[in-house]
Amino acid sequence: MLLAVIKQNFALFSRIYATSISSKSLLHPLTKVQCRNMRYLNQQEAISVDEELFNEYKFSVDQLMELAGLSCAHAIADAYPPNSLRTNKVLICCGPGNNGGDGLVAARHLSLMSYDPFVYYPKRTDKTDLFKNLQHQAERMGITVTADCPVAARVEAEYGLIVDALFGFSFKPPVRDAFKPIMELLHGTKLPIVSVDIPSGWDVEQGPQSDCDIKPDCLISLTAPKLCAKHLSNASKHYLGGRFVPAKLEEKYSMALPQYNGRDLFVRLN
Ligand SMILES: [K+]
Repeated sequence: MLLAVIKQNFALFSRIYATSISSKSLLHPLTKVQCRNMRYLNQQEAISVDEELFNEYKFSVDQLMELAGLSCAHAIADAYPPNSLRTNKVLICCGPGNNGGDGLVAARHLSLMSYDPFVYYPKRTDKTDLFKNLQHQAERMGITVTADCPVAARVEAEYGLIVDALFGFSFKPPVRDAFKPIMELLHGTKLPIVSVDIPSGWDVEQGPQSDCDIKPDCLISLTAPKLCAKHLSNASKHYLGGRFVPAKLEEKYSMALPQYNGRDLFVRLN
């Protein structure tokens, strides 16, 4: 009798477990999205899309930056769950433009998701309150923001992941002197690098310029991938984030973006 009850409960448990596994994989498919017609934008198209979002659709920079940075944090959590890293300490390198702003936003969201971010932000923008506020918010949430270039040996010893939010689609090579030390650190590191929108130092259309250019382990393209993403190694992970493109704008630029799943903020492309 006792044996029969145990057998019955075991069968019931197995069915519930199997159902929960399959419904989880329905909600979060691990498959990568194949998107044969997706277009990779050139630099001018990326700039024009950006201008249309602000001027025609009247989005504010803050709005889109928050969504872009949030999608980066979610894609990072998908690609590198905290327990898969040697340590949950993440070095986030932020540049002087909006790509750096995405990095500051991502730092804040990562800190809410069991990561321990540390921000290197050498050239701060005082043009608007936006960047002052992003820095203030990060610091008030206990995140260190420093202008001092981190020491390579300490980064290797203390961190698990590096986020490259130095330059995005407005970058024109070559890298100016002020950023050479951090670019050398990124080139020499053995830690995985996640690049936001463009691997910093790469030409936005032509990709890497020399053997000294960084080799990201993961790229998170925002809005739509730019041409340089075609030069990623096959081993690199590739995500698309920035789920805010109005259908008419997508159509105008023939972007043919992949379908986002349910409520997801990112799509894994490779
Ligand atoms: K970048």
